[in-house]
Formats: sequence, C-alpha cells, structure tokens
Amino acid sequence: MSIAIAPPRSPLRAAPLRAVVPPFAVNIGIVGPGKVGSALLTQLRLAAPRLLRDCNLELHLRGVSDSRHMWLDCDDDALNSRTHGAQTWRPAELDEFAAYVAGERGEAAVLADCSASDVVADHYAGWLAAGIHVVTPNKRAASGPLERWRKIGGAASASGARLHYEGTVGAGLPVVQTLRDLIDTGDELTAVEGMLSGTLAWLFNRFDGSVPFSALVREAHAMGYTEPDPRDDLSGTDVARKLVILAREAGLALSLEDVAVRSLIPAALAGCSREEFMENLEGMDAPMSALLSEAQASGHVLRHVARLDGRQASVGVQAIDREHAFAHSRLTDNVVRFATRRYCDNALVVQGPGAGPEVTAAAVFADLLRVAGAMGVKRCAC
Ligand SMILES: NC(=O)C1=CN([C@@H]2O[C@H](COP(=O)(O)OP(=O)(O)OC[C@H]3O[C@@H](n4cnc5c(N)ncnc54)[C@H](O)[C@@H]3O)[C@@H](O)[C@H]2O)C=CC1
Ligand SMILES: N[C@@H](CC=O)C(=O)O
Repeated sequence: MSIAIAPPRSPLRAAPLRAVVPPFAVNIGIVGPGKVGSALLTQLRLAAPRLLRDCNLELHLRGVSDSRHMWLDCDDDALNSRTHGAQTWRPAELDEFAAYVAGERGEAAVLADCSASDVVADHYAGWLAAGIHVVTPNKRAASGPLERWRKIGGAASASGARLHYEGTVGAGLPVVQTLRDLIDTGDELTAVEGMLSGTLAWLFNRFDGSVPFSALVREAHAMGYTEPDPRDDLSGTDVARKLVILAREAGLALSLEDVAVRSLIPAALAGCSREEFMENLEGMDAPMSALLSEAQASGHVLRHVARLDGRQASVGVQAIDREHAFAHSRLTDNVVRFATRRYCDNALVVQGPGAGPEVTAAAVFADLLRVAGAMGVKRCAC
C-alpha cells in the first residue's frame, strides 16, 4: 500500500480558485421535545457549525411541536412584538407544522418524530407522499397495524422520500441497518434471539433483593430509559414491538398480536392511569421478589429474553444459567443475535447500551444524516 505525500505548498503560491458551492440546506422539524427530542435538539445545535464547515450541510431548525403547542422559527411579527421577539407558541396542528417545515421553495425537509404516539405515526404516509422525509425512534408505525405500515412504505416508494427508524430497536446500536444489509445482500433470517429492552436489562442487572423493585423502576424512569409509560416496558409490549420491527425487516408479516408476551404487571395495576401506576408501583415488589427468590434458589439469574424463529415469537422474563452469555451483560446492554443462512454456525451479535436519551437521539441524528447523504451531501472524511 502506498500513501501519496503532497508536495509542500509555497506560501507565495496563490490559493487555487475554487467555485463557491452554496451549502446544501435541510429544513428540520422536531415532533416530541421530550427526553430524546431535547437531546436531539442539543446534538443538532452542537454539530451544526462542524457540518457546515466539513460537509457544506446547513441544518435549519424550522420548528418544534408537542401534542398541544408548536413553536415555529420565525412565527409572525405581531405575535413576536407582543413577546419582545421571544419565541412564541401556537396550538399544535401536525400537518400545518409539516407544511411550515417543508417550506415553499421545494427545500429538503426532515421531520424527526421523537414522540411515542400513534397519532403522529398516522401522519407519516401523508408527509412522505408530500416528499417530506421522516426519521424516528417511535416504534408505533413500524410495529403498528400492517395496513398502515404498508401504506407508509407505498407513500415513501412513490415519492422517493425516506423513512429511517434505526433508533426503534437497540436505541443507538446498529440493529435495523445491520439486518437490512443482510437481507438486501441476499441473506435469510432464520432466528433472532436477544435482550431488546434497556430498561429491563438494567432492572435485572440491579435487582438483587437489596433494593425494592419499585425503587429501581423509579430510578430507570428518572434516567430516561423507560417508555413514557413504564408499563410498556414492564408488560413486554415494547420488546414485542421491537421483535415485530425486526421480523418485518426480514420480510415476515408479523403483528403485535402474533407475539406471545409474558407481562410483569400485576392485574390490579394494568388498567389504571400512568400517574396512578407510578404512585402504586410498590404493588410490584412482592411478586418480583418471589420471582427473584425462585431464580436464586436454583442458581439462576433473571433476564428478559425475546425470541423469533420459524415457529413462534415470544418475549418474557426467564431464569437463566449464570454461565449464559446474557447473564454477563452490563447496565442497559441489549444483545441481538441474528442467525441467518450465512451466519449459521455462529450468530452475528450486536451488543451494547440499548436505552437512554443521548444514544437514542444520536441514532435519529445519524438517520437524518443518512437522508442528507442520499441527497448527495458528502459525509466521508476523504
Ligand atoms: N428513552 C429511550 O431510551 C428510548 C426511546 N425511544 C423512543 O423515543 C421516543 C421518545 O421517548 P422519550 O423522549 O423517552 O419520551 P418522552 O415522554 O420524554 O417524550 C415524548 C414527547 O412526545 C410528545 N408527544 C406525545 N404525544 C404527542 C403528539 N401527539 N404530538 C406531538 N408530540 C407528542 C410529548 O409531549 C413529549 O414531549 C419514544 O417513541 C420511545 O419509544 C427509543 C429508543 C430508546
Ligand atoms: N424503553 C426502551 C427504550 C428503547 O427503546 C428500553 O428500555 O429499551
């Protein structure tokens, strides 16, 4: 291998004349400025000068919307004059928000849906049909009704707009793209096995009986690992959604109802409001202590495991041997083992932290850069 060394430049030599290429501008709208959305806003702000300098990519944050309010970057003068130019909000209306982010001159536009809402997912097909790209860690579209998911895919194909959702499985880990690359290059998935919940991994790594389970759930919630309603994690539904996403990525028409789910939520806490559930979390302590004691008595540890093979899809807590690879995971580690036609003797394994606002926001950000890359923005360091 040879490395070309550039001749030293004479300080007297005039700098070569370069055509000034105007920056490639991307309009961005954030839906759901919660933990992940806020982390994304910070990452965008910090990276913007570097992306402009190194990649000639200009990020325009055009607006932010939650379920009730939206903030648009220029807003109108009358509103601003009343608040001395400060950002003002107006009632949220998602399609109006999307149209504003898209602009009027055919600019490239990306909406980052950082909510956990089905209402927002209902809008993807329309946005994609209008040429607006969507990036999201929200699992609702990719694991929701098959009919809606197919409509979303059809809208993206028809307009050429892109939908990326790497953050939906494994947060910042390269799980969805890894599977897609395998399938696109002609491999076939035979089975997936793994620990797909950062929250449940963290809880079972910490839960040794010295601290009540409820206290650990409150801690996981405060650290931003859980879903907005932690019951989505504890019931296994969030993991089932991830399994559905992976199955669909591999070409299987799996739905949430097809996954056998073993919930950890006591029946008495299943139907109440999220606030009541959080107030009454102690109701989980006795059953969880019993589960732990049983596992410990037989020399096992508790782990939340998901499985999909040719016969069935299942998620739930298991007592597993202390020597098992899953027993040696740390903190919020997710482990995803892909068994495929090529990776048949030894599975392809993706492992690492699988929850948290920062790593998840980075996955959304990387998806956004993938969209810009597909539009011709140069991203490599060469
Ligand atoms: N926290 C994590 O570690 C990970 C989260 N995710 C996903 O990221 C998403 C966001 O999670 P968090 O930030 O932790 O939740 P969060 O509860 O902190 O934030 C959710 C935000 O969505 C907004 N929202 C709710 N309904 C809305 C609607 N109809 N229209 C507009 N905005 C709406 C809420 O106001 C809030 O600002 C979820 O879909 C979650 O599954 C994915 C991977 C990891
Ligand atoms: N609550 C989820 C967040 C990522 O999807 C988890 O704990 O894995």
